[in-house]
Amino acid sequence: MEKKQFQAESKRLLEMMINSIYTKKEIFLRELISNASDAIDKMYYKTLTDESLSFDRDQYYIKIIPNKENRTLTVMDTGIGMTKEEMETNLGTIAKSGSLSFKKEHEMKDGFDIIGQFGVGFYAAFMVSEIVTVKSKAFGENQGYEWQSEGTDGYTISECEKDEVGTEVILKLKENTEDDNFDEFLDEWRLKEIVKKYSDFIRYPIKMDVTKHKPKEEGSDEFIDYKEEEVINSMVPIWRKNKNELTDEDYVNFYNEKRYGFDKPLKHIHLTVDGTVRYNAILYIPESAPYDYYTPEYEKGLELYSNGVLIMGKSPDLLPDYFSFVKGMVDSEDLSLNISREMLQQDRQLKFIAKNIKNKIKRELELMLKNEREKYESFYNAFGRQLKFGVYSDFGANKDLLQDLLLFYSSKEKKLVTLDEYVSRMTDEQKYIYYATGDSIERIEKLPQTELVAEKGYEILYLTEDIDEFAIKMLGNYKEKEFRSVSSDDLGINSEEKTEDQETKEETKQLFTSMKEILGDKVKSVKASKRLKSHPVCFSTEGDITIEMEKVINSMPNNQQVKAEKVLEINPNHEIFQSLKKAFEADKEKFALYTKILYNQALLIEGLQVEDPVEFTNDMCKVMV
Ligand SMILES: Nc1ncnc2c1ncn2[C@@H]1O[C@H](COP(=O)(O)OP(=O)(O)OP(=O)(O)O)[C@@H](O)[C@H]1O
Repeated sequence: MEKKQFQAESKRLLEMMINSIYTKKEIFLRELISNASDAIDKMYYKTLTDESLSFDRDQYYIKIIPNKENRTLTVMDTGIGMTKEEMETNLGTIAKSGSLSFKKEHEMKDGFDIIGQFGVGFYAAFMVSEIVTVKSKAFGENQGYEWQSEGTDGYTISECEKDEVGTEVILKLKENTEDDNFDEFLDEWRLKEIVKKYSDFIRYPIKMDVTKHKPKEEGSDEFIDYKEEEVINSMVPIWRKNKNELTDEDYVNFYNEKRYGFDKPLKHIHLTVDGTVRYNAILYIPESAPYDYYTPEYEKGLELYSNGVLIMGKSPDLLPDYFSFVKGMVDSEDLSLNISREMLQQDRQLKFIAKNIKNKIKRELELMLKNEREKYESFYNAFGRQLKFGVYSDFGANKDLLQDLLLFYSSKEKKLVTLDEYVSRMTDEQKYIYYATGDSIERIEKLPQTELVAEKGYEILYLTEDIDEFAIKMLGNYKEKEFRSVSSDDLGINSEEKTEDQETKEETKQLFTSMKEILGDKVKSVKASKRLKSHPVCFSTEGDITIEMEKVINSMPNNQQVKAEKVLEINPNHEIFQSLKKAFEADKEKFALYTKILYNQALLIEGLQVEDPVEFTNDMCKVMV
């Protein structure tokens, strides 16, 4: 039986190509410039392998020529050009990449940046053009040829006049429609912008005649336009330069040019990796958080380049969420791109790079913490919250990686300290790492619950952000030392007054039971406090949920209401206790009044709302009169 070949439905394929591969029309320019760069690279390769030839850099360039009158945009190059046959095979066949064949044929390895590989990029030109004309003269040939096509209807090839070796791709732009404005591709400013965005680091000059103004005559107020040829790309990517040649200023300039942020970066990290996956990266730790940083609108990610050509403006997979503040770029020649170059075909290389980058950022932050404490603190003020989120999220999967980057304010040092510094100052008898929570340092300083721990001389970490206690709970312990809230029922401190406490407990058992009855479900229990020294009353909590956590969880939208198990602690050594006792024995009404007032005071100390403020103020008045 006769075996029939599958016929590629070229027309349909081309239509598909033109309309569905790329998400942005402006990409066509990137593709044509990449082709031009490939063509010059091939020429360069020829001169390297043929001793009779020399490569004079000045002769090799790409030029973009917008022509508003004719509605054409030309991309010309002085590269290797195409013969008639090459036009036929490379431009006449979709998915035929002359560049890939060239690379394979010549076993080109490092040092060349051949970009083309799929044989489709050229057709992106039809996204914006009615007619595409390619005039080319191949190196070593005398005759030039012209290829022309209106898209899906096929193409023609004819002889043409062309003096210089190289190629001109002339696009007759489509008329504007309601949705698309093709005029923008004739606008010098817009063209410059697109070149900067995608092709800034093409290593040959991309030139354009740029309109400028000058006074008609010297000193005149009247201005006239004139054109001046400018190179509009930077050519040498900073990341390919040797680190030793670059100054801090160069890195800051790059940060600003790329608009990674409006601040001055705190630190840059320049990586040149030559391992299993080769890549260069420049990463920045910004000084301040962008206004939308802690909102869902913030998009993390690094710019991803393949061989100096921008593939993705923000590749989120390159950064873990907890380092989402990092800005910068990665360039690798080892990525397997998909056909539109907008995605990667497989992410093995990307994962590898992401892992390396993550470790590198962590290392840099550790070094900053160790050697540039002030800088680190300023970083931490901006992004510490994100690190704490990182500890808490993913069920604590990254807590080990992040715990040494955390800082908390210390009651003793009166500044931010690391967990390691805290633990190194712990005495043998101190069982736990103590912490207290509250809205601000000033507020925590005044918390009655801290009294016993502070009197013992133990350091207390002050947790002032809503995420803090969640992160601490997720950590559970640090260097085998458990964290303990100063409000927790067991502080692990053996109080000397233990026996006396016991007596007190017996003597006042009924009193506390009665208080609990008055307060009902509002508290888990009422007891004599061991932690209070000078203050009359406070709350402590039993169980996992603390009062601070109750506040945070209940303030979240759509969240179920949780309740901390509050224990009302009364200081038996405070004068108020005597008043309570007296009232308990002689005046039950007064006793109930005192109980309610003390309960409300404990609420206020915690920054919680008094359930009935009117009743509370009336109660206070009753005491006064
Ligand atoms: N300016 C040019 N000078 C010389 N040859 C060119 C030029 N533009 C295109 N070609 C040839 O046409 C081929 C097809 O180009 P096309 O852009 O469609 O694919 P590609 O660049 O090979 O691959 P990719 O789709 O990955 O960009 C190229 O491989 C190259 O051989």
